[in-house]
Amino acid sequence: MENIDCERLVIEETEFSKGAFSKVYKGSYFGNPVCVKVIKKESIIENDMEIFLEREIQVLKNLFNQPHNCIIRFIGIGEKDSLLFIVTELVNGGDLGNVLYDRSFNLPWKLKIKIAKDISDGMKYLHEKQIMHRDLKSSNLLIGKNWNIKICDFGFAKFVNNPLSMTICGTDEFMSPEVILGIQYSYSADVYSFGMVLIELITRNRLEERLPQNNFDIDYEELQNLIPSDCPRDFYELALKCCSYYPKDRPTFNEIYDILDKMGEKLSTIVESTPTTPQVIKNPLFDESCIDNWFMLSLIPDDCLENINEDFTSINNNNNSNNKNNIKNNDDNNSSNSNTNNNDNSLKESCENCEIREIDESFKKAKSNNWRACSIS
Ligand SMILES: Nc1ncnc2c1ncn2[C@@H]1O[C@H](COP(=O)(O)OP(=O)(O)OP(=O)(O)O)[C@@H](O)[C@H]1O
Repeated sequence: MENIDCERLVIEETEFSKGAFSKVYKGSYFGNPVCVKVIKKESIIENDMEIFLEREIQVLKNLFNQPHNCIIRFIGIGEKDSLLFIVTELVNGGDLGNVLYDRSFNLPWKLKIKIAKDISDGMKYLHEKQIMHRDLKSSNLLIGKNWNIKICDFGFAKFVNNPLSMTICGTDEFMSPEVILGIQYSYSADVYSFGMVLIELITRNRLEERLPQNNFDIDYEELQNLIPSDCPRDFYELALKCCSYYPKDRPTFNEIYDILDKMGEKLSTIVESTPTTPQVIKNPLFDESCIDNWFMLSLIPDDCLENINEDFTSINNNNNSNNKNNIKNNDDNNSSNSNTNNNDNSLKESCENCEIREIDESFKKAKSNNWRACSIS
């Protein structure tokens, strides 16, 4: 399954975040800053999570050829001994959940509407590609440069072919009533979760748990009390519409995007100072210009998913080797950077999705192994 060249992947020793089955590290790949989600294969097998990991990879791979500015960019997957690596672009600003509860950030309405528009833009794109996210929440929305929102975590995402067969998944607080109740659901369940994100964005508060005696509907009185008096009325109404109890009453992401676009235009003449984008993940190893102009070499063989099940079975027989030994540490990073930067043997290469880019020797090697390779601008 390996398609990231692990020799060119360097990760920091300490993770900056943790998921239920993963640790998330800052790293570099061919000298460019990346985020590396490291997953122990054993933990996936023990917890019957193979299907979700497979889907996450499948969805990311599907998005690879046509990346979207509001969706995390996939770089590739790799494997070393008992570990799997999912490598994506590194987004520095932390997640939206953190920013919303950090009162030192003054978030003007214009910015909140821009954030909402970015999320709807990414979700519109996913739905167009028949992908449901199924776990949309503020902690899965990362903040990039200039407050550009990037949707991440495709662990529960699924290509929609039969809504009837959908399982219950997601995060309670953001889940639509029909998902909680185990009723048939479809794309509009993502719209409900988006509505819950909007409520969080507007109120900078969490609603009390929704209760079975209220059919898991929102407590509108509670919500009313949390809405700031200066909230643009159409913004609040949009949030309510997205959280409509019945899926048929919810707008699509196409409609939501258009509404937010108009709202943004209406506010365009208002002068509000936008706070500086948060920098939660510091990048001492890379200067800012590196991130401005970065490009990645993403190496994904066409058959990268074919052997996934075999891999999972064979790992059961593997020895549990020491993870840290398999991962290069930061000391190597500088040399890796300079190797890439000082490489005079670059060549020009292009593919149908990319601009022409300067590519180094390692790329040539990868190409000669028949990997489909493409640079992401
Ligand atoms: N590309 C990235 N850049 C920066 N931070 C990231 C990136 N990807 C993930 N993170 C951080 O790591 C956290 C966990 O990542 P992710 O949600 O993908 O893992 P997970 O194992 O599915 O987690 P969970 O169990 O919370 O769903 C995110 O909430 C985010 O803070």
